[in-house]
Parts: sequence; C-alpha cells; structure tokens
Amino acid sequence: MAGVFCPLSSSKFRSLSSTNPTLHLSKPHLPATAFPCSSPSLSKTCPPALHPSKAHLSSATLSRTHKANPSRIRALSQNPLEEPENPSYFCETENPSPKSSSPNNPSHDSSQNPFLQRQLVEDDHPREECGVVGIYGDPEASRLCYLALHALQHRGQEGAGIVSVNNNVLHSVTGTGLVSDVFSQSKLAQLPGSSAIGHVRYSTAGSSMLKNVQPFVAGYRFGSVGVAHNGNLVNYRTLRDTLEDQGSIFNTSSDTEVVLHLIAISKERPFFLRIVNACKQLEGAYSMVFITEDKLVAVRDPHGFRPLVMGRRENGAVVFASETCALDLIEAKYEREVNPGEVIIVDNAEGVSSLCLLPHREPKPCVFEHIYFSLPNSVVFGKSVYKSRYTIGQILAKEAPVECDVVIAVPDSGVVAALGYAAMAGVPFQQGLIRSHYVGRTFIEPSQRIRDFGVKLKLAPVRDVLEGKRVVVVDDSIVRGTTSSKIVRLIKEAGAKEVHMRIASPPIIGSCFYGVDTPSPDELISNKMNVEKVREFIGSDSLAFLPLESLKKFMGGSEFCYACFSGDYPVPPRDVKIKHLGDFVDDGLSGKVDEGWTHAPSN
Ligand SMILES: O=P(O)(O)OC[C@H]1O[C@H](OP(=O)(O)OP(=O)(O)O)[C@H](O)[C@@H]1O
Ligand SMILES: NC(=O)CC[C@H](N)C(=O)O
Repeated sequence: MAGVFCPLSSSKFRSLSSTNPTLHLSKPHLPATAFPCSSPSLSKTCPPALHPSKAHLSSATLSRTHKANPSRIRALSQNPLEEPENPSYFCETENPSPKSSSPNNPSHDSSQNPFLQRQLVEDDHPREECGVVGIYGDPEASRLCYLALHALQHRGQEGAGIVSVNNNVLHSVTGTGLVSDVFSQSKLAQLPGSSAIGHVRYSTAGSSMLKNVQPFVAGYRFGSVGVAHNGNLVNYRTLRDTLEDQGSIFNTSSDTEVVLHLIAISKERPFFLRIVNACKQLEGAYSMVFITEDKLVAVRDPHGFRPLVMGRRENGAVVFASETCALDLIEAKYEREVNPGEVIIVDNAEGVSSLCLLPHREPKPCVFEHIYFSLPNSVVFGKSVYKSRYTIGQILAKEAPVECDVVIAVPDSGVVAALGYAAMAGVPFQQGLIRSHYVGRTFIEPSQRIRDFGVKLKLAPVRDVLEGKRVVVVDDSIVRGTTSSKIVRLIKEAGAKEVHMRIASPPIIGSCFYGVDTPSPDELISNKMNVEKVREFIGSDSLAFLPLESLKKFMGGSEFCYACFSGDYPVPPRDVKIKHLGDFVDDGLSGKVDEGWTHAPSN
C-alpha cells in the first residue's frame, strides 16, 4: 500500500497506512494524487472520547415512504445549449426613454409576454444550494451544529436537519422549512453527544419533501452512518437504476441516497474505504460529511465544485462547514479547505487523518459561489468573497462606464459589487432600495394583476435617492430577468431619470448540474435573447454584463467552473435534472404527488 495514502504537509495530519497495522486494505492500487505529501513528521490530535458499544439507530421525525416500479420512469434527453444570439456584454439605448409600467410598452408588459407570464407564477430566482456542517469532539456538538446551520441558512431554506451520536447511537431530527422552524430547545435536547452533522437543503434532485431532508441515516451490516451532502450527482439516475436492478429499495427521491447504498454494498474494510469506494462511482459535485458511531468523515469531489472548509475550536473540536462564516459564528478557527479529492477522517483513535484517495482532477470550484451564493464575510476556495465582489464591481465600472449621479445595489447580493463600482466610478453609493427581511424567499405572487406586489413587498425604492437621477443599479446576476424588470419599473416609478443596469457576472446561458438549482436553458433569458433584447425586456436605458474573459482573468483563469456562463461542463451532464424521481408517495407536506414521472425540460 505504499504511496496510497498521502499525509498533508501539516504535522497535524498523518498517514494511516504507515502507522495503523489494523487496517485491512484490500484495494491494492488506489490512485496517486497531486496533493502535497511531503511531511514525514506526523502527529495526532485526539478529540474527547466516544464510548464504543453496540450500535443502534434512532431517527426522530422522518417518516419513510416507498417507491413503485422504476420502469415507469421516462428517459429524458436535453437539447444542447444554444449560444446566445449576440455574445456582446454591453447594450444601451441611443435615446433613453422611460419604459415604465405603461401597458403600451409590450416589451415591458408581462401580460403581453409569454416568457414573463410563465415566470410570474414561478419562484424566479437562482436557487441556493445546500450547506453542510460536521463537528467532532465537543459536548455541545448539536447546539453548535444548530448555530452553524443558521450561519449557512442562505444556502438552503427548504429543510434542515441534524444527526448526533451519543453512546454509539445515532439520533436524528429533520424537518422542512428554516432552521428556526425545525429546531427548538426540546428538539435539540433529543440530540445528545459530542459529534454531529447538519444540513440545510435546497433540492437539486428529489422534490422538497420531508423524506428528502438531510442528513440521511442508514444502518448497514457493520453499523450506522449519517450523511449530509452539498452538490449534485450527474450520474445519479444511472446509479439508482443499477442499484434498484440489484434489489435496493430507496426511501427517498434524493440523489444523495445512492451514496448510502453504495457504502452498504461495498466490500471494503475499514469503513472509510467503503466511502472511498462509493465516491469513486460518483460523478458530479459532492462536498459531504459522514458520521458513524465513532467517526466523522469529510469528503470533497475530485474537481472540488462545492466548498468545504475545516476549522478547530479552542477545545480541540474539529469542525467542517460549507463556508467559513459558519466557523466564525461558533468560534472555530479556520485551518484550511478540504482539498478536492481528499478524505479527512476524524476519530478518537487516530485523531485527524487526511487521505488523498480519490483521483486527482483539474480543480473546478464553482465561480458562482463568489458571485452569488456565499456570504461576503466568507472565505471560499481560499479567496475572500467580499474582495471578489468588490473587485468585480470595479472591473465592471471600467468595462461599462456610464454617466450617472448615483450607484445603488439590488440587495443583498448586489451590494458589495455596487460598492466597488461606485468607488471606481467616483460616484456616490446610496441605498436606493430597502429590503424587507421579513419576506420569505418562497413568497408566491398572488395573481398576475398585482404582479409587482412581490417585489414591492421585498424591495422598497427610496424616492429621495432616485428622483430626477441617472441611476446605475448593480445586481449580481440575471437569471430569468424577472427581478431586473420589476426593479427597473420600481425605480422609474420613483422618479429616476435614467436607469442603467450593471450585472456583476456574465450572462447565464447554461443550467448548473453540480448543485445549483438553476432553471432549464429555455428559461434562462440570456440563453434566449442577446443583450439588447434583454435590455428591452427589462426596460432599462442601458444594460451591461461583466465579460466572461474579464471574470476569468480576475479569478485566475480556468481553475474554476464557468459552465453556467460558457456552456462548457467539466463533467458532462449525463442525466438530465431530475427533481421528482421516485416521488410516488406524498408525505403530506409538499401537497403534490407526481406519480413518479420525471419532469422533462420543455426544449
Ligand atoms: O433574473 P431573476 O430570475 O429574477 O433572478 C436574479 C435575481 O435573483 C437573485 O436575487 P435573490 O432574490 O435570490 O436575493 P438575494 O440578492 O438577496 O440573494 C439575484 O441576486 C438576482 O437579483
Ligand atoms: N443543493 C444541494 O447541494 C442539494 C443536495 C442534494 N442533491 C439534494 O437535492 O438534496
């Protein structure tokens, strides 16, 4: 087994292969990786003990459902992504004229526009992803997990859950809604123990039902395992079909469940090699934390699409989280990222062991984390999100200048880029839109006749800032175009003389298959229209996007995934997006049963 395990250069990490004679490693040739394997000096960090005894499984609230005949699941194919008609990034009207809510302006009147009409009845934003957390060696593990999930709430609002381990028993509480909806003092009291994992969910595979809320817990031959996953598996359907052919029965319609089945059927010993064995069969994005009776394991896929960081509390407790903002909240010091393709095992016997067991591929972290998803106070992929957004705003001001009196942001995610834009343009930044923090993200507009009600409820214009002004409005992205069109109208109604939209990312032309629930390509406005047509649609006097080349240059070239802007997918999306595979039984929460048919993209 020489050369298989690669301890990192930090002396805190050690190679299991060289020091643990009890391991029975039956796989002779695990792939070599490019991680630093230089440090011969190894030491252990041992968090407080867990008590070994017989394993049991205790799941608190999840009621399992059953799946019917897989042959009824339709195979789907997706059209190749189209190039947008015009690849230019900047567009303005020669003669800016107000395009307010006048019904005479067809380009801006949603009732005349089938594209917009469809959007009005749907949630019209890029969906968040998911957030994961894992804590080992703290007597307050589940409470810390709960706090960390609050810090990660922006990554998923459909459901939340925590699994803790106490006396070799796994305890689980999961529920739909926000972290504050799911957990109470009494629920947290049901989660004793010094290790725990947690999850906030925005679904990418499997609908928004209680049964799909993570972490999942399963019993297998030698014990129990819980998993929390951020990402999306592009070969999920194929794996599930194969497993079902072999007799596996699935409890959920989430892609994540295949991981547990693959672990259960693996013949590898010890446990972490089962995880490695399972992960080798996965394609796509996964930043995952696993919990067992005596271990916490963190894994990141070989491309490192999704973030995952490691930190440590003063008492030595080891913490993993999707973003550093979660570490900050629970006073864990950021140590480093979990590297792409790395498996980190934390247990009482060995402390922290870092293994490079998955094939090493070109890193492709998601650039959209820096543009939209992560909080600005986080360090993601080793870079400050705040700095990225600020610099992107500055670049945008250089690339797409316009005469203006004031720069405002679409809160929240446009704020930092707007600050950068204003600083570079030498124009005051002002709060021209006030956001209500009491409106949930799942707000549904009541009817088309009062179609701006939703955006007005969330964003209120400040007339004092806008009246008679030439206004630059900075937002992070345009997905379907509905937010921008409504905002332009609001700002014009508040008396702005001109409205110039500046978007701190390139046009989005492709769906994400790696954990972001973006709409299908036919719903992405920049996939259907060139910049001038998008400008007409949103009704602004000018519109400019950040050029993709400028973004790449700033982020450092091809070391990121830009698939949503370029259509170049580092891992080919083999299966189409499947939100409802296996949803044959309603758990009474989603209010709909789709009889198991997958939802085909309309193009
Ligand atoms: O083109 P659309 O389909 O309308 O989607 C784009 C909008 O959605 C996001 O905002 P979100 O409402 O998620 O708020 P946030 O900025 O607070 O994250 C994003 O910041 C854009 O404003
Ligand atoms: N957004 C995500 O990371 C989702 C994780 C997983 N694919 C799910 O749908 O639950």
